[in-house]
Amino acid sequence: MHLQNVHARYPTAHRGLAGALNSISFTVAKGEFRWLTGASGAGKSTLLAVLGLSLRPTSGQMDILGVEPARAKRSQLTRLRRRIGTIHQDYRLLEQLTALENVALPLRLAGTDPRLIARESCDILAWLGLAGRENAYPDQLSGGECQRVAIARALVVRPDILLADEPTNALEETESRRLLGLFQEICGHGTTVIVATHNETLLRDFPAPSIEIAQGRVAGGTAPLP
Ligand SMILES: Nc1ncnc2c1ncn2[C@@H]1O[C@H](COP(=O)(O)OP(=O)(O)OP(=O)(O)O)[C@@H](O)[C@H]1O
Repeated sequence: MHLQNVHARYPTAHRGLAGALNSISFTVAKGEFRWLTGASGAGKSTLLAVLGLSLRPTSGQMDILGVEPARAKRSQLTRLRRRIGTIHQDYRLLEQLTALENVALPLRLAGTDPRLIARESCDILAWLGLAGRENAYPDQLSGGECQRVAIARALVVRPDILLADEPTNALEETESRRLLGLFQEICGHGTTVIVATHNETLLRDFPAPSIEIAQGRVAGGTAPLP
């Protein structure tokens, strides 16, 4: 993915206020991992919303998986969105669906063979320690369980890009480490992974290049590891 001078602001922002993102430029190659760091309110979630195609930049150029979203047709954008998995900070599970149905939803939307849907969804839930919780509704799950369902839903489609916003904030330390191990593994299979975090322990224990955001701008970051 490549961003060049991307600006974005929320439609609700008052005229005259500074944009939420200002002149963001960076490149992340296929299969690379990036931490996204920065203080609260810096613009990390906003940047993930832009990368996940839920917030349109007001200006600038963007290339996501070889597609320029600003020039893409609606059908092309729909296909592109399906190649991007997002783990939202607030999980965004559908309350009227069970854990299993939430995870199965993106596979259904992608037209996956129904025989595969249940198996793949159950497998990923089991990997995340949720075997036996498949039929629970979000309001019957703990915060950590909801977070794991949201992780499962993002991963089940085997996305080409994974965007994760504080994906470990409701997880135990062991679970967090296991998840980071999985993220690194899927990078090895070609998925580009971007993870926003404040978790200093994870940043220390899983050294990787980072993009640092401050006040809506790229304020720094570390060079890619050799
Ligand atoms: N839906 C929204 N509508 C309008 N403004 C928003 C919206 N979401 C975030 N903002 C504003 O955009 C700016 C960047 O917020 P953002 O959530 O991207 O920061 P963040 O770095 O992800 O923070 P945190 O670490 O606390 O999640 C802030 O000024 C915030 O108030």
